[in-house]
Amino acid sequence: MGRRAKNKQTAPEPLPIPSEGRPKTPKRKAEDDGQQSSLKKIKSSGSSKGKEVPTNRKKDLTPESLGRGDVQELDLGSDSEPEADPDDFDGGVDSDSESDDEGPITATNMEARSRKLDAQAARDAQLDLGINQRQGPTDGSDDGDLVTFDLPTAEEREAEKKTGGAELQEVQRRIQDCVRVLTDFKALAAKSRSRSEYIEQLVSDISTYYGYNEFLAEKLTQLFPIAEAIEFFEANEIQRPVTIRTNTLRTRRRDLAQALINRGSVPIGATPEYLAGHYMLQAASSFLPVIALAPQPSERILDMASAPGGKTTYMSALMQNTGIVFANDANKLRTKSLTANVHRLGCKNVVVCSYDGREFPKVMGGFDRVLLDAPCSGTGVISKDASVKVNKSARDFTLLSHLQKQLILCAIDSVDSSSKTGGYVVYSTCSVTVDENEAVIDYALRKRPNVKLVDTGLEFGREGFSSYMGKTFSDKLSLTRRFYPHVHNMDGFYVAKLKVGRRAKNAVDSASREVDEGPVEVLQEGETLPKDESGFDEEADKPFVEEAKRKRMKAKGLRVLPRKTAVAAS
Ligand SMILES: C[S@@+](CC[C@H](N)C(=O)[O-])C[C@H]1O[C@@H](n2cnc3c(N)ncnc32)[C@H](O)[C@@H]1O
Repeated sequence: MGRRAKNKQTAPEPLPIPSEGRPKTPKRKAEDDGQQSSLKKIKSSGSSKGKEVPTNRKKDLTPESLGRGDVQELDLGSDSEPEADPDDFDGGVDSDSESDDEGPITATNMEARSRKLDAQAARDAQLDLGINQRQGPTDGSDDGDLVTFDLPTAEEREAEKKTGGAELQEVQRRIQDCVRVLTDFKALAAKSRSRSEYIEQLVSDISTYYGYNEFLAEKLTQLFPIAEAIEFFEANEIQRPVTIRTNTLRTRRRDLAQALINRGSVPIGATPEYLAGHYMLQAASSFLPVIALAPQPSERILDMASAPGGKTTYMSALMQNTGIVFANDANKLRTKSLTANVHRLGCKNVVVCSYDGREFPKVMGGFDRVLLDAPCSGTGVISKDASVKVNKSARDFTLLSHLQKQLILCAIDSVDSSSKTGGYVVYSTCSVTVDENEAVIDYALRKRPNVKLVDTGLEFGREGFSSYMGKTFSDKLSLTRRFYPHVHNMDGFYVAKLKVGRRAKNAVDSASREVDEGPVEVLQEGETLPKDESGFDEEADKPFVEEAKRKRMKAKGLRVLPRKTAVAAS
């Protein structure tokens, strides 16, 4: 595949990376200052964790590598802030663990880490300069040294595959070139090549370079303008800042800050203060759904999928140990860490239970507020669990979305619509895909006309999609909020808040039928089986129904067609 220099070409614009979309350098002011005041942060390095990361990416070559935006001053937040947990878990992904290559983060090694991040930022800046030089002059003059890019042909791609793929450096260069062409297609594309050919090459290169399966690389790329997608993938290679939440049931922020500073080099997850329940290690993003739910003292709350309890214990603290929080999780094993956290943090208004969320409100109902922090694919927390890059298929998203739809109806139906103080459901995931977020909320709005979307009360975050890839959702979806690692320097997250109004009597009857039928399956993380198909949209349900049929046939020992053949036949 050739590359030729082409002099004297009119200068293209610099690579149009949206400023909002750029990870922050240590010196860059946070885009969303709103988050700064309400979170407790400790400087952390941007190095990857001890876990093996399935990526081919050469970190020293990448534009936004380690640490951008990760430096945070030690700031232990305010007393009214949310709380964290070392075991906090999001959709099968341990979203709040804290280890990294450089050992534990301590109050004394923060400064050294900060310096390292500054050095990295300088290297990044040089690389940015390189990108701009490759794009030619930016002042409108025509005397640049623009390098044009010959997209490999199908044959060349095949040949490249046979020889084991291109060098990573070449792949990286091609990503930059594809982005450049795609952002000014008319001017820069080869006349004989289509946009989709460039996109195909780009997705394939992203998959190679960052270590994603092609399905997920494409799905995630589609979420953003092309240049921003690269920012997202880059941010997934960087750890988010470690955040802790003062447990106001046990201590005050100022006292905790002083105690931790005095500790010096003790790992933040093993201090006497930690063991005594003075704080939780908790991802910043996981504060958000609780802030949106805003539980009030003396209320009756359901946390439908609660283990290991990061959000439960935060709610308990906000309610000052009054009222009652039912902390439910379908996974019995996980309720052990939930119970341990509830005890450690001194939460006395929490009752732990273990039901499939789809059994509510049959088990109990009449809640003032319900939090559904749903099981999800974890595409927002790839920096914490890189296995998501390769272990998620289209089928996983179909099954998850279906489970989430079932759960949200049950969450809505568990609310006391005549609650004097509440009547709200908050739905959240640590995933950025539309199937698990807007599609679920839109579905709930269609199925429950007595429910409406309301403002989350969160002062930052991007608006949810009202339409996406040909699908149109309710306009009100713009009231929901999306959070991204490359924009907000926190895990990818989604938050929606619903107000539940009264329903007509016959609507209640049909709703309970909708969720009562069929066996309740015991779930594995990230995996679910159908419980009830009767109440779902045919189109959305098709793959799911097929899958259920396959399972039933298999269980009966019948021969099952391979999935692709079955789909083609149907
Ligand atoms: C995102 S995690 C919850 C994290 C928790 N809210 C916290 O802040 O610590 C999702 C949880 O859903 C649970 N889960 C999966 N399927 C469920 C179901 N059908 N009903 C209730 N919980 C379920 C999983 O066991 C997992 O603990």
